[in-house]
Amino acid sequence: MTMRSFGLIRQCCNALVRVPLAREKSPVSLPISHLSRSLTTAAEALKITYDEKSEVATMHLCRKPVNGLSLEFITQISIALEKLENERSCRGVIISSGCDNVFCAGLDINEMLRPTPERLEIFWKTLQDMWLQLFTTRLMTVAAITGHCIAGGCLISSACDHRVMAPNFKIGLNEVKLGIVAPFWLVDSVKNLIGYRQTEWSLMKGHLFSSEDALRLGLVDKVVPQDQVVLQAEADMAEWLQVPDSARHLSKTLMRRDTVVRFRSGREADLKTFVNYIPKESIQKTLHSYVESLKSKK
Ligand SMILES: CCCCCCCCC/C=C/C(=O)SCCNC(=O)CCNC(=O)[C@H](O)C(C)(C)COP(=O)(O)OP(=O)(O)OC[C@H]1O[C@@H](n2cnc3c(N)ncnc32)[C@H](O)[C@@H]1OP(=O)(O)O
Repeated sequence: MTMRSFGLIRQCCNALVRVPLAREKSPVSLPISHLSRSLTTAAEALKITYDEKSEVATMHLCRKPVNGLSLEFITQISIALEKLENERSCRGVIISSGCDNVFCAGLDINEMLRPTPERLEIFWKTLQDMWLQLFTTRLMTVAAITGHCIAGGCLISSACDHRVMAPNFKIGLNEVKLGIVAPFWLVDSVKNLIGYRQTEWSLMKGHLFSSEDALRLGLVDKVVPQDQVVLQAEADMAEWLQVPDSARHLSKTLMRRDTVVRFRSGREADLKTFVNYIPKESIQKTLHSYVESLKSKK
């Protein structure tokens, strides 16, 4: 297998990103790594490899411990997606995880705890952009879900074109358990996969599906043993790439058009709702208790 890493992507991921620091009034430019709240540095958090023979890239999410989606991390993912999109030879991307038993635990909750308005706004805009990129990319996208895939994790997996999951993990939208509500565009992308009623009740309850139930409902496409997830994702990708790229992408665009149109017309209002809702004292209290409950389960 001929592998090479994308030098350009690496350069971009380590570049300066203009983000407001928590509790500061105006944005300042700092290296991403300086802002990371993770156990991993920014350079370690996202690894991209490219297999020239299969023309498939792998985006390995390694922001330990749980691939929490911080502003810096989603910025890195977004930059990497753009680079891959522009790399003419690249036809597909497999998104995998380097965190034990977790594909992605969703948004880094710290981003929503006592945030500054500036950072909160950039955070949400960047997340919206990343979702749109992933949802509409010309690349064939496969999620290799080797562990739990929760809320913002499900945002990533449901925006992909195909999903392979390991057994005995949880996947879905549990936002209500944190006192928040999933945005309509994320709800739409899940509804596109499992239908109205299953989305409605699971959203209202904050229910997380087992891998097996997710397979039955169509929230994932295959369940295979954990150590075979990536291999299966690669095999499925190869099969998908037998379809001519432009016809596949046009079909995807056709099927996703309504969701994208709704997103584009509602994204500004969605942003306003998010930045107004999250700082509310009652929401802050619920988020705080949720974080405490995560800590106290140990
Ligand atoms: C109107 C509408 C407008 C508002 C609109 C708002 C829309 C928001 C849409 C999306 C919202 C989200 O994604 S909100 C995020 C939802 N995600 C979750 O609820 C997942 C919570 N996490 C878990 O359930 C578990 O951690 C799980 C993933 C299963 C892994 O369990 P493990 O036992 O392996 O590991 P843990 O010990 O729990 O976690 C390891 C450490 O990671 C931390 N951690 C875990 N998940 C984290 C997270 N998401 N963000 C930060 N930190 C996290 C834990 O606190 C631990 O920290 P230490 O104790 O310090 O080691």
